[in-house]
Amino acid sequence: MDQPSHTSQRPLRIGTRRSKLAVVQTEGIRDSLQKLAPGRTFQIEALHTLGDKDKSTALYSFGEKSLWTAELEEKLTSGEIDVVVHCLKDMPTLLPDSCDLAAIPLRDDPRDALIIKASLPYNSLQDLPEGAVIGTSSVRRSAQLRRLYPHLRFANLRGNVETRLAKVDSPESEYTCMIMSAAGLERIGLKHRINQYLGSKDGGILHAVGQGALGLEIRKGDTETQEFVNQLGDEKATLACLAERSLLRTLEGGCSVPIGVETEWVGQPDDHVLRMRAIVVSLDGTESVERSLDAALRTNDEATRMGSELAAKLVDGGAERILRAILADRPSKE
Ligand SMILES: NCc1[nH]cc(CCC(=O)O)c1CC(=O)O
Repeated sequence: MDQPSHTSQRPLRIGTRRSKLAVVQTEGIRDSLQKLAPGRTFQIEALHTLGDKDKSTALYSFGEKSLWTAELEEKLTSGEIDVVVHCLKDMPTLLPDSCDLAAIPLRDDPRDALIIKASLPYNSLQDLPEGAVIGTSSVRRSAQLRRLYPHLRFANLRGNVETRLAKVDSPESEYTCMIMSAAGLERIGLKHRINQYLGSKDGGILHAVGQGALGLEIRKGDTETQEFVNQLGDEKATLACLAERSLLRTLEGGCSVPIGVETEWVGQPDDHVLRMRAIVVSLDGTESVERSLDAALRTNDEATRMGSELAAKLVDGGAERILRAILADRPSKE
């Protein structure tokens, strides 16, 4: 039987987490979709996920990051919602069988950024004195920083962006500064608080896989939604992010292991050459392996291949031993 003609105009239900950042991002995607389909109705459902609720456990002891995504994926699978808007870096590299990554839109600044306590006079990582305390719960950030700045100290800092900033600024807190993604800070109107943008060219640390990008996830087989949201996909962001995700998948690391990455399109635009560098660091920063690779990319398969090739180079350089030592040290998931 033919689908009734009004199906394409059914309201599109968009799910996301309930944090300010998630809601702002989702409203942006909703507005872009609305421009593509002016007559259609969109509903946003913002969910309080398990990952938002537990603020006491260090991030790395959660194991995989599916705690941010699992409940939304259940609602997607059961048909309660049609699209989930995720921060791509919070999406595990393997999705449930019932779900697909339908589009990666234009990526915002993927770099990490440093914010210093409002009352202090410093402006960069290089300015920070011996013993200064960096607030971060990310082992990727702390391991890379320990390697480059062994005189700094680290303390866990959890909660949504506004909570973290308030903790850092509080005169009673031990934090000298914090590190968060530039994209996240800019999206919620905190760009003016960024003291330094970090990356291979300044500060020396590499960002998380998928950082600064969004991922639009749909129910597998929902071709109508697939085709609709795919119009927001950006080719360069998609190829770079798929290469990064393939690297992470091949190294079998979730977001909670110290793997940093940076991708950049080099040469003439027509060359389509992606340069990807990546680093794996031991938690204490004393051991690391860093490699890079250039590859001409036009297809998703080529991007995936590039990620696994760079992973293989890292493994050849000793990355696997570093990662195994970290995994062996973790509390079991039981
Ligand atoms: N780990 C949490 C998380 N997931 C996505 C973002 C920000 C948005 C992004 O970088 O994609 C953040 C906060 C941060 O790391 O600063």
